[in-house]
Amino acid sequence: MFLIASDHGGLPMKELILNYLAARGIEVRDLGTDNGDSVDYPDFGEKVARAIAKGEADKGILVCGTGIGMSIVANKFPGVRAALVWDDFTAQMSKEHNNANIIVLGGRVQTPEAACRMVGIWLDTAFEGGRHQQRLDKIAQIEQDLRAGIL
Ligand SMILES: O=C(CO)[C@H](O)[C@H](O)[C@H](O)COP(=O)(O)O
Repeated sequence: MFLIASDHGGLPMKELILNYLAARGIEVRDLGTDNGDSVDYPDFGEKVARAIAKGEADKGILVCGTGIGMSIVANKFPGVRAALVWDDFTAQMSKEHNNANIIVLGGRVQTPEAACRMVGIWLDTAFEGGRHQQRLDKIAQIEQDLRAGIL
């Protein structure tokens, strides 16, 4: 399953991304927010990241004002690799090298055109594996150690 969520700061951009995905025939489940009222980004970042950590979804998009808050929240969850991207190159690398399962965007930072392009690049790029998998394995090991209380 493919999920998307935003706070009020990311809502206008999320709506444009939803249109972009619909035009490409890509199904995505929107977990809110759905109006412009002020909300707290952890509540929405958590929904997407938790579903991925639990294996209920395989990828997601998060949008807040800068993308920073959503990134901080999402990366608390084991198995989540949330990448805050800011141009085409970082969008490509976020998949090719980091196999990011969440792309994070700043609704008050990027233009909607650039954001949709970055989402497209992230979706269309393949993970390269090899030495990059070795690095992801090390991240997974850190998560395991932390879960076991090893600091
Ligand atoms: O950008 C953010 C911080 O990382 C958040 O996503 C919020 O969008 C932002 O902080 C909201 O600010 P507001 O003044 O409450 O609209």
